[in-house]
Formats: sequence, structure tokens, C-alpha cells
Amino acid sequence: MALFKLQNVEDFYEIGDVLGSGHYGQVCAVRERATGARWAGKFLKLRRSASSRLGLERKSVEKEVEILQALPHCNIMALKDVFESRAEVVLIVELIGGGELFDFVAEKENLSEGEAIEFMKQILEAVSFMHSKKIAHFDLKPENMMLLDKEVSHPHIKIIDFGLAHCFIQGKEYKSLSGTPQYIAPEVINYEPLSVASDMWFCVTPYRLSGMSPFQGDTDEETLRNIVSMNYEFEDRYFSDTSAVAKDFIQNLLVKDPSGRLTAEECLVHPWIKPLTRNDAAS
Ligand SMILES: COc1cc(-c2ccc3ncc(-c4cccc([C@@H](O)NCCN(C)C)c4)n3n2)ccc1O
Repeated sequence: MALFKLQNVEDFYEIGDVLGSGHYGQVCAVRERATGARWAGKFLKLRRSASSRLGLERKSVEKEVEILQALPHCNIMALKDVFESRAEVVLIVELIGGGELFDFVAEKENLSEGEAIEFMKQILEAVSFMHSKKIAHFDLKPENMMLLDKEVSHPHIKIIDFGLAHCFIQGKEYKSLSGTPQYIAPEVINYEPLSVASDMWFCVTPYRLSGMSPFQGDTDEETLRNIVSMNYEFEDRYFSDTSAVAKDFIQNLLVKDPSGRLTAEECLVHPWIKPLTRNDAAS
């Protein structure tokens, strides 16, 4: 059983504004009393009893902490400290000030292929590292890609929210129905044994960076039906000026059989991401 610090988190960190909240709990800005350094604190309510449905089981928080500790990478949010009390666990993580990639892309008129490639390279580096550790994120989406600083010319991506992540053990099957409808892979919907390949379903760019799903239906049910039946279309208004090499990249990821998809490592050497010559590079 993982041991977290039993001291009061407020003896070490001054709790600031709430930055956001969701299924994952509440995230606040915090200031380290000893150094004045600014961090983010993710506050998770623990389940009070086995019969309660409120709060998280401690073992699921332990799993998230162990996974974050196994993933020191410049494009993955860093974990600094963990405190626990009877009712709560607090993860102290690096503060990410540039907001969500989803909002950054939405605010731009349109993302050039060159900009999409720069973001995808960072995402693929992080995903390739995760997968090399047999860890899958299982909730990759633009909302879980944050930017350290969105004002710079080449924003640095940090992947967050490892609440659904899983570390595979050789020979041990893992199934889950969790995820976000627009982004989950067919094998998740069909409750089939999963693998790190389910993460590669997300990397259908430049579409995904726009937050648009080629499977988008009028309801979640319709979206899920579209995914399992591989019924998708790339609307011209998003896809008409996308290069042939980008479409090839996408076609090699939108494969129903997980074993047929490119791996993150193979994506990093695909001509769209790593052009053979300067002339081949996207604009
Ligand atoms: C440790 O796990 C998480 C950390 C964070 C996190 C880490 C550092 C950090 N710095 C700033 C923020 C931040 C700022 C504004 C809003 C949010 C959050 O509510 N929305 C982020 C994405 N969302 C869809 C999960 C988070 N964060 N959020 C978010 C979700 C997590 O599950």
C-alpha cells in the first residue's frame, strides 16, 4: 500500500484559487510556503465506506499516483508530492498556465498542418514513452492536453489526467468501458480486452486537435454506433486542404483491429511526422 504524507497539506502549501473541477476532482493553484514556488493541487475526496458511491477508492488514487511516478517525461505533467487525510488525497503537480490545447485550437482560425505536426510530435513522444512502460492513458483528448504557455511561438504540451490510465501486466487481460464517447476506440465500446493501441485511436489528426470527431453523431449513442460500425466521414470544411500524407497517417490509425494500427513509435517515423525531405514537409 502506497504511503502518502500524513501531514496537513496546508502546513506546506497555501491553497489558492480553484482552477477547474471535473470527474477527476478539483484543481487549485497552490503556493509552496518554503520556496514561494507555484504548483497545482488536485484534491480528491476519498470514499468514506465500502458501500458509499461518493468519492474515490483509495486504491484507484494509489494507481494514478504509481502511474504518474513511473512517467517522468517533459510532455507529461510532473507529480511532486502526495498528502492524505482521512477524507482526502491531494496530488501536488506542476502548474500548467497555458490552458487546454482544445481551447487554443478553437481560438485559432485554423491550425496549419505544420502546427498540427508540432503538437502531434510532442503528444506521440509522450505516448510512445508511456507505452514503452506498458502504460495506456485511456482518455487522450484535446481537453487533456494542456499548454505550459500559449503565448510562445512553439507551445509546450503537457498531458494531464491519468485517472483512467492502466499499467498492463504480462498475461493479465484488462477491460474498461471508461472514456469520452467521441474519442473512445471500438474495442472499448465492445468491452474487448484492451491494450496500449487504444490510445492510438486518439491520434487521428489534424482532426482530433480540432476537437472534431469524424464519428460525431447527434447523440453519444449515435457516435458510439458510428465508431463500432466504422461509419465516419471527413467533412470537407475540415479536411479539404489536408495533405495526402496526412490522410495516409489518419487512415493507418483509423483501423478497427487494434493490432493493425500504427504504434506511437511507428507514427514518429511516418512521413507526415518525419518528412523524408524538406520538400515533403507540410506547410
Ligand atoms: C493530476 O491530475 C490532474 C491534473 C490537472 C491539472 C494539473 C496541472 C494544472 N495546471 C493548471 C491546471 C488547470 C487549469 C485550468 C483548468 C483545469 C481543469 O479543470 N481542466 C483541465 C482539463 N480537464 C478537461 C481535465 C486545470 N491544471 N490541471 C487536471 C486534471 C487532472 O486529473
